[in-house]
Amino acid sequence: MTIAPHPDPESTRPIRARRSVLYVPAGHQRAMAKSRALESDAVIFDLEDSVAPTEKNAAREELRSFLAEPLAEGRETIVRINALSTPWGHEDLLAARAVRPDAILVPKVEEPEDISDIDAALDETDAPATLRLWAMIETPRGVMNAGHIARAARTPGCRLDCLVLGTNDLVKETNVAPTPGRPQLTAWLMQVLLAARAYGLDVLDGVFNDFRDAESFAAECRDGRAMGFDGKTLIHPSQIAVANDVFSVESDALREARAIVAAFAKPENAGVGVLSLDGRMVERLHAQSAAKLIEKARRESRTSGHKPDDEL
Ligand SMILES: CC(C)(COP(=O)(O)OP(=O)(O)OC[C@H]1O[C@@H](n2cnc3c(N)ncnc32)[C@H](O)[C@@H]1OP(=O)(O)O)[C@@H](O)C(=O)NCCC(=O)NCCSC(=O)C[C@H](O)C(=O)O
Ligand SMILES: [Mg+2]
Repeated sequence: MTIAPHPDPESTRPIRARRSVLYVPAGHQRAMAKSRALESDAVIFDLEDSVAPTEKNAAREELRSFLAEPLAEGRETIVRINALSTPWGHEDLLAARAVRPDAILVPKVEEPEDISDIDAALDETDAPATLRLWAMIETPRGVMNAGHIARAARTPGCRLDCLVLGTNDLVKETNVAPTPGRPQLTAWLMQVLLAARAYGLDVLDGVFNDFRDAESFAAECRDGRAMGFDGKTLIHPSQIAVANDVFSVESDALREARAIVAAFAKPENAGVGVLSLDGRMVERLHAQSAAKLIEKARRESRTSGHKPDDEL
């Protein structure tokens, strides 16, 4: 019997490795060129906060010409646009659509309509259904409405696929102190995580600005992993290897997942809902999570060559 890898049977969202997701300012030619050879699972080409207002037009053109040659197969390409309410939003959306990314990242999402408006605008351009939307949650209203925003993913045709924390904007908007361990932010991060999980979305932790402080960065990655994030958004190439390491499927977990799937696949267990494996109770819900984990590990090995065990 086959085990469906996704916990939500209605979902058609593919399982992805999103351990390391690097922002690259569109228009920064050297950084864009460098991004091709890096081992981040995904790259977000940014037209928003890392591009000065006077440079927006030039950045769009740079992006168009750079992505005429796509990134290597298996690495997700995302374009972050300016909000539709800004003078650049609509042009950004058209430019993003034209470069055929895997997803468009919408900043400062505060209401489900911020997503449905973009969906409608994309439909008008006959954008394919495979083009996904990622939503940045980075304002007080965004956090408070995270559940409503994530729920939009249940609307037929909605492209929403992933929530992304914007901790810099959140700190700015709330005035909390960005201290190590993020005690003041943790409740909000977990609220967004819960919203994503409630509707089967991926969710990524915010950036760590002090890119020369490798030790504190690794600690924040471990915290994010323990909180349940799928990966971390990054600002510098030096952060990729650590994020890949911390957010990878662990060998022990992979072995256990394989054992669970194999146990339920035995003919004698075809009609069984619960069984005993090495002295532990396992149910079919564990088998679904296990199948998802196995697929995730397979994806991880495609982008970074990191193999959680020899059998991949
Ligand atoms: C932070 C930086 C401005 C630092 O740049 P720099 O001082 O040039 O770094 P290095 O000299 O150490 O760079 C070494 C080489 O690496 C390349 N590089 C640097 N950053 C990147 C990158 N992100 N992607 C690809 N390549 C990169 C440099 O070009 C050097 O190579 P070479 O030129 O060949 O010598 C810079 O790292 C940077 O701009 N980072 C990204 C900033 C960004 O995109 N910010 C916006 C997103 S963060 C955010 O807004 C999150 C959210 O919205 C929130 O609210 O929290
Ligand atoms: Mg931001």
